[in-house]
Amino acid sequence: MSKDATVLHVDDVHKSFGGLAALSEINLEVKAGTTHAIIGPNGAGKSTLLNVCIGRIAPDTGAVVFDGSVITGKQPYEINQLGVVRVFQTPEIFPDLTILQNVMVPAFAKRDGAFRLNAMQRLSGQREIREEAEHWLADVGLGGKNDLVAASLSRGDKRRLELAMGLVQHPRLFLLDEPTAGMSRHDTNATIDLLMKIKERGMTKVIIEHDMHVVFSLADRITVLAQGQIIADGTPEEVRGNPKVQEAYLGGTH
Ligand SMILES: Nc1ncnc2c1ncn2[C@@H]1O[C@H](COP(=O)(O)OP(=O)(O)OP(=O)(O)O)[C@@H](O)[C@H]1O
Repeated sequence: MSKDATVLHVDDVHKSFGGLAALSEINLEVKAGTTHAIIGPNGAGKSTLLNVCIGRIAPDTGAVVFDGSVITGKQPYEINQLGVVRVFQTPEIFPDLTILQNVMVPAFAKRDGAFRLNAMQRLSGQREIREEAEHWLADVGLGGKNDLVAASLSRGDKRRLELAMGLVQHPRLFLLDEPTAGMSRHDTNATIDLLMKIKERGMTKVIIEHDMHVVFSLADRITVLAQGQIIADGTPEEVRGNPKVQEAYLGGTH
């Protein structure tokens, strides 16, 4: 895929909840290999937009195009199988499984085309999957902790685990919903380093994030939402200097 190729195209999406326009006239292009941040104050529509992109919420009008194909109307698992992987704000892990098993489950799902409830019974014979899971755990900095039960991990390590669970699926588009929410500054900086490493590999990412340090450290492009509308879209420098953005969102933080 060429560098200028559009991986994700949100085409004139509208979504209302009752009388509230959560998203209006949303047009967005995410280019291959870039990290695209979506920012905006509480209630701006960021999560709704992400949910529209992964098929959890159907837009009232408009379309989402992934890699040239319309994905609006597809089920979340179908969109996931196309390579759109989302990491949630609250880690969605299997607390009673070991961290190695947590990463093996999505690896099986990716390989077999579906989530299998009996996957765990077949773990012992699946050396390839195990090795791949170990690779990604080491990649996110959890090497050597394979047999720990996921519930026992710190909050920061749970987020790392979820990143490994996403990476093992080889995302063609990685969507990260507040990857540093609730983290200490130390864990936030470690996560920035990890996301920077992923970025250097050329993976296309969309990040929703409140922490401006994270946004300005990682984003190639920033879209700013306020009250369901895009009020700015551009490079970090363009967005930082945009008076509308300063008024609506950044306020005195920069
Ligand atoms: N299922 C729903 N039913 C009714 N209203 C909803 C629903 N989901 C979101 N909304 C409303 O839509 C608007 C946008 O919400 P959304 O969660 O997308 O914003 P956000 O930018 O992600 O906010 P935050 O940063 O607080 O997570 C808000 O006013 C919210 O109350």
